[in-house]
Amino acid sequence: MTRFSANLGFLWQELSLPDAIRAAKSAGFDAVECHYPYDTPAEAVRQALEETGLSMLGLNTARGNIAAGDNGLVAIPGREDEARRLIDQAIDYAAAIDARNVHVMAGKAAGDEARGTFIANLRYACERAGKTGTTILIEPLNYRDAPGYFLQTADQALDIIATVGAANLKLMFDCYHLQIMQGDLIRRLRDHMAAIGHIQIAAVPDRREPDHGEIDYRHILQFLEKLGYDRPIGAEYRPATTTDAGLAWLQAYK
Ligand SMILES: O=C(O)C(=O)CO
Repeated sequence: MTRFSANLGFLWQELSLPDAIRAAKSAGFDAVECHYPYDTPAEAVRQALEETGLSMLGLNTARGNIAAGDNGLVAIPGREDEARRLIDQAIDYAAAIDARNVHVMAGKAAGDEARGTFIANLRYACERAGKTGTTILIEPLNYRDAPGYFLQTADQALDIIATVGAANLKLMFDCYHLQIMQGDLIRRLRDHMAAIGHIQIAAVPDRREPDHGEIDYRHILQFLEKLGYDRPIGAEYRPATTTDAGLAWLQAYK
């Protein structure tokens, strides 16, 4: 049976992170993941995880100066010191709450110099993450939600993963972003399985509950089950109304 992880970057945003973890447990999720937990003391998150028995699967590196339009710093030439501070912060926070993955946000950049910066910073991240048994994830984002973002396709991510050559660097396969950018999801999931660290879902094109739109997730999740993929699938969608009112899709998998 497919298990699901509630992405608390989008679900139960009106609650504090610890209360969102409790809400995810009550709703029947098997795990949680988040985006930017840094305003919440790690101890409060750890307590909620212990109380509910849920694992936090991952978190993102902070984006930098959001008011100035930053969407991550790790591929931006000239900002290596800041990028590495954000990487350290994310790995330390992940270690404090036993989160196994850190998604490193590349930022808005393009070209060979950005690629070189991304690769050097990822080598730094992988080495540091290796000390705490953490996996680093990189995620292609679609050009509409993340204009100018450095990483836009699975092929580009796979090339970077191969070039960095670290065992703890994996692909975050977000079906929503990759359907918009490339499609061909079933074949890509099969072919890229060895490089995949985590899978996320949302309806396309509206990024709402994963029970409508152009992707048939019943089919995709059955296919993943047949492949033997048994880790929780990240539900990273924006609820159409409230999170609780939109959970019929989850009950349908129970
Ligand atoms: O949009 C996403 O999928 C992200 O993880 C960035 O917040």
